Order: sequence, then structure tokens, then C-alpha cells
Amino acid sequence: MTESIQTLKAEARDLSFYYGTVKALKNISLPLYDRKVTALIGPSGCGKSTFLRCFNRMHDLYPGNRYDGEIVLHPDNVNVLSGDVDPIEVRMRISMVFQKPNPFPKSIFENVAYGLKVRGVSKKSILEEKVEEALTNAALWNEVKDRLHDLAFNLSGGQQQRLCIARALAIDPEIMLFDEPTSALDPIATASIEELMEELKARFSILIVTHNMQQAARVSDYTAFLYMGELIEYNETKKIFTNPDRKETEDYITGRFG
Ligand SMILES: Nc1ncnc2c1ncn2[C@@H]1O[C@H](COP(=O)(O)OP(=O)(O)OP(=O)(O)O)[C@@H](O)[C@H]1O
Repeated sequence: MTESIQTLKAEARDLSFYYGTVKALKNISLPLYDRKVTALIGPSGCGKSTFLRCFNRMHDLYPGNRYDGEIVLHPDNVNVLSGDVDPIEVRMRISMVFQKPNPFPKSIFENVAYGLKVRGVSKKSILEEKVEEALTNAALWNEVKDRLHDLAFNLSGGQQQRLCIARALAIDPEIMLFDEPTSALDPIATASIEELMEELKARFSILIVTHNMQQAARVSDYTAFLYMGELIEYNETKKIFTNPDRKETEDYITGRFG
């Protein structure tokens, strides 16, 4: 790896995850750097989404799931998996954008204001200011500024995905998780989300799951290759895509399996 000063934002330490008795993640240790994009790649079922979902405690919603190991947030050194840490608070710091856009059945404005209201912000002028800022940062403001009170479902798929990004941005997250955010979008909407990600990484750390190798190569600084719940290789994206250390990684990125 080339020598450059990187700030660690979070790290998985010896992280395992169980769906009941099924061990879906096996002792994964992985850093996430601040203001960098880290891509998770690997064949279907290797554990990419499972890993991503550990970061905002999504698995807590189902009984029988169990985490082992730690996900430590820096600089405050908090283990987000600790029973003492409130998952709602974790989700305010680490927000998620899903594969399919999932706006709430509310207006554009209310979608973006939602997290702020949960946080107790009620002053109209502050809400308006924050909603405009989040929509601007999600590259959607110009398209929706005259229809903020329309139902979010009236937007196109690509616009709905940018709205979900604005909703996540409004609460000033420290890390954003993207689970195949463009797989339901056409090439133009995909390009606009990828451009947006490039801008957003100036503000925080991004972890993205993608099946699209070109996308991983385009948008990420670091790439982790998972296979059957194990981390096979992690490195700078350039290295992974040009000269990986492991044969399994090379076989996967060249399309020989997976
Ligand atoms: N709710 C669940 N209960 C039991 N096993 C599960 C559950 N969700 C996922 N798994 C299993 O955990 C493993 C990892 O699944 P995961 O969805 O994380 O893979 P993935 O790499 O994201 O796959 P894909 O690329 O197809 O989305 C798989 O073997 C899957 O069958």
C-alpha cells in the first residue's frame, strides 16, 4: 500500500455474525478511512450485505441474530455493537441507503425533515434551511424546489434514490452505507449517483456494496473481497483491480467465478 496519511473512521475487529446457528461472517477485521470510499465485492451470498448491516445494527431487528467482535468508531473509540450503545443513536451517526429507493409515503419535504424531527428539531426556519441544504447536497434541489409538498412517490426512481440520500444527509452522518444503490437505476441515474458519491466523500466515510466491478473500480479508494463469509483480500482499489495478491480475487474480478 502506498504511504499516505489516512484517518481511521471506523474498524471492524474480529467481527463474526450469526443468523441463528449459521455463521455468515467469519472473524473479519477491516478499516474504514475517513473521506474515502470502501467497496465490498464478492459473489452472491458471500456476506456483503450482512457485513454492511452490522454497521448500523440493522440485524437487531430480528431475534436470534448475534454479533461477535467489535465495530469501533473513531475518534471516540465507541464499539457500536455494545449492548450499552443505543441502536437509534448508531443509525443517526451511520446512515444507510438501500438497493431500492424507499421514500416514506410523505411529501418530499417531510421525507428529508423526518430525521431532524426525530432528533427534536421543530423550528420551521431551521427545518427549511436543513432540508434545502440536504437536497442541494444530494443534487436534487433544482429539480424539486417548486414541488416540495408533492408526494415523494411522484419522483422518478433516480430522483427517489437521491431523495433517500438527502434524507440520510439531513442528519449529518459520519458514515454512509450504500447497499447496491444503483442496481435498480438506468445508466444515466447511475452516473449521477456515482458523481454524487464522489462529492459526498469529501464529507464523510462511505461503505458501498456493489456487484458491478466497473462501479467498484470507478468510485472506491479501497476494496474488500469477501468469499463465503471471509475477508479474502483488502487493499487499495487500484491494487485489487490490477495486481491482486490472491488468486481467488483475480478469478472473481476477471469473471472466472461468482
Ligand atoms: N435472514 C437470514 N437468515 C439466515 N441466513 C441468512 C439471512 N440473510 C442472509 N443469510 C445468509 O447469509 C449469507 C450471506 O448473505 P448476504 O445477503 O450477506 O450475502 P451478499 O453477499 O450480500 O449476497 P447478494 O450479493 O446476493 O446480495 C448467505 O449464505 C445467506 O443465505
